[in-house]
Amino acid sequence: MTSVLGLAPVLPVVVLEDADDAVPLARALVAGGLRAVEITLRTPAALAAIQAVAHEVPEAVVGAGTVLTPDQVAAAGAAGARFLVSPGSTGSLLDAMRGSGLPFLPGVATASEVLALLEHGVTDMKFFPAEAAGGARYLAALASPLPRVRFCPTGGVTAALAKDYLALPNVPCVGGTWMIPPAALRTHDWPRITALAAEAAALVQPGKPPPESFTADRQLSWKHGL
Ligand SMILES: O=C(O)C(=O)C[C@H](O)[C@H](O)COP(=O)(O)O
Repeated sequence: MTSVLGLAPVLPVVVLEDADDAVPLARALVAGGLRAVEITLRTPAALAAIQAVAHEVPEAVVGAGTVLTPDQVAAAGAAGARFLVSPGSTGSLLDAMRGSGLPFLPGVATASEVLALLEHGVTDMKFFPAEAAGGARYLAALASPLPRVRFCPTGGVTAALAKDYLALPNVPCVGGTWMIPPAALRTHDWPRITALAAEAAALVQPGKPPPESFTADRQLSWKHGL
């Protein structure tokens, strides 16, 4: 199965009002070196946007974000999403994400939420909302008691903050919207987005080993592996 977190150190998080923007935006991000693109299911345009990128930008790996319900898991998969991201999780959402066969990143913000996901065999998680929940210092503090868990911090992350997160041993990737300024999206300034994506893609720490594959298989293989 395709590695997702290993595609780039930064996962762009996209909120689209107009599905017609999806293809040029995805192309602009890919041109800057960011192949994985998370389109959030927060707007009516989201599923059509995922579908368009899945069909027309094969060099991108498009996923669905803000997945809140089992129905949305099914709709995202049907639209062509290749991975799923949620801000949190429930038992039914976790079952649906696992049942989809797609790589998934459920959100956590506390040690107890991490432990609950570990009981379900999940070791790759989104840390959300990263800055508000404690930032890089908080994740650094979790690394020692919870060394098997890998996080994609998202929420309030900027280019400057991303560097601190990516320096942590338990952070292979960060997510955020900073490389897609609303004004650039509104004016279709794709070169500006490509330039910001390229800056983001270059954030990986020299000497840091590439992230391991993030796969549904990996999530399952740790089942009850505390
Ligand atoms: O709901 C989800 O699944 C999300 O992915 C939420 C995102 O983490 C934030 O929207 C990131 O936005 P910024 O804070 O602008 O970087």
